[in-house]
Parts: sequence; structure tokens; C-alpha cells
Amino acid sequence: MTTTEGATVEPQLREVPAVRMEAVYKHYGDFTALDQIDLKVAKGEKIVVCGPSGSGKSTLIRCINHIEKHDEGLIYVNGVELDHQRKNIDAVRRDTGMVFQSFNLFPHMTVLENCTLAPMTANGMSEAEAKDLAMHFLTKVRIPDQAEKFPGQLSGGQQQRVAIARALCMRPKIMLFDEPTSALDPEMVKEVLETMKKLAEEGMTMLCVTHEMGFAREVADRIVFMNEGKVVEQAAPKEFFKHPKSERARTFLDQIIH
Ligand SMILES: Nc1ncnc2c1ncn2[C@@H]1O[C@H](COP(=O)(O)OP(=O)(O)OP(=O)(O)O)[C@@H](O)[C@H]1O
Repeated sequence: MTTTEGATVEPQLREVPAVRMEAVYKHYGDFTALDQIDLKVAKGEKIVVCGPSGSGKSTLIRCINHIEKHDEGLIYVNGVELDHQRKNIDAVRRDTGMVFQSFNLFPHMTVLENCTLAPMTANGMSEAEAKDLAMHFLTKVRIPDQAEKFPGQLSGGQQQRVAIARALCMRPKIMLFDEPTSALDPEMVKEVLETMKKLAEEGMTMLCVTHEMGFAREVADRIVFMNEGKVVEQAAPKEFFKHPKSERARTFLDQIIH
């Protein structure tokens, strides 16, 4: 693309990022959980956030949809500021689907009811429309036959796929995953990662906190490595795994890969 001044500009650089964090801090009392975070996520980008326990990964992702409130700095989601008065909270929440480690499904509701609830209550969809949408996404995560069951009747992997379908029913522009496979038996991990991989291939913008480094290598455009509340380094997976720059990333990788 050429501007009137004749300069060449990459079209994607002119786009509003999916997420922009500028000098973001989060404190719990005297403890600084996020320490001057600057991070940009482009539309369609897949980011894996990794780092040692307590480094602030969940806090970072939870600040993006305001489950946690940041104390200082600016956060924009698709160009909308997450202001401290929470004026834009509904718009931001609509754009961001969140998947938690512990599924967070309503146990007294069927799979279908779990998926139709938010589209009907928050988006004003009719029951018939919401059911069609829910079945569409339950089919996508390959469990349409479980629609009438209750979460307790499903395996962990199936429950997590319901949680992904439920998030997709809100038609999010960004999916946030907070250790989505950590609570699963090893044989269930693969099916959830496959579902996430499929979403990535379809172009979804994704921020995933995960220790699944195989997934990171295969799917991520960029690895963001955190330590003590800071983003210590960020690089393409190939670069990060081969040549981690910081000593902390090197010891982290040694511990989890060997
Ligand atoms: N509600 C809270 N009150 C006080 N401290 C908190 C709270 N939530 C998180 N923290 C602290 O903030 C730090 C970052 O927590 P966070 O959960 O973001 O880390 P993490 O990198 O996701 O860790 P893990 O990999 O173990 O889940 C930790 O030291 C944690 O104890």
C-alpha cells in the first residue's frame, strides 16, 4: 500500500490491534503481579504466554477481559479502552471469549442450556436461534450428541470442549485460554488442543496461557515469556525454543522440556 507521501505501509500495520496494553500494572497489596506490561496482539495472531508459576500469566489474561482490574496503564481491546469506570465492559466482554482451567460450566444446566444462556440473556437472541447457534458450535467441537447431558456426565475433555463452544456462541473476536488443559487427564489433553488448533487455523485471534510447549511450537506466532510480573522476552517459537535470550527462560525451558 502506498501513501500520498510515497511511503510503503504494510496494510496490517494500519489495523487496530486486537489487544494493546501500555504500561499496565496490577498490584495485590504491596505485591506487584503485573509490572509495566507493554503488549500488542495483532488481529488473527496466536500468542502463547508461558513462564514460571506465579509470574503473572493468569493475571495478564484476566486483566484483558476485566475479570481482574488493572491498577495503572492502558488496555484496549479492538480499539476500545478498558476504562476504570468499566463503561465499556460489555463491549469488551462480548469481544473476548474466555476458557478457564476448571471449565466453569453450570452443573445444573444441560450442555445446550450452558451454551444458549448468554446468547439469550446478553445478546437477546431467541431460544430457537440460540439453540441453532449452540448446535453449530457443539458440532464444531465434535460433541453435538452430548447436548442434552449435564456437565457431570461428561469427561473433562468433553466439558472443556463445551466450554470452548459456549465461549464461541458469543461470537468473540479474541479467545483467551487460561491453562485449558491443566486440569485434564493426559489422554483428554490432545482432544482439547486439537480443538484449539482448529480454531487457530480458522484465523481466530488467540492468547493462550499454557505449558503445552508442543502446541506452542506448532500453533503460536509468538511466545511471550513472563517472569516476576514482567514480559521478559517475546519471540517466534523457533527462535524462543532455540535461542532463549534470558537466563530465566533458559532454566524454565530446561525444567519443562527435559
Ligand atoms: N487475588 C489475589 N490476591 C493476592 N495475590 C494474588 C491474587 N491473584 C494472584 N496473586 C498473586 O499474583 C502472582 C501472579 O499470579 P498468577 O496467577 O497471575 O500467576 P501465574 O503465572 O498464572 O501462575 P500459575 O502458573 O501458577 O497459574 C502470584 O504470586 C499470585 O500469588
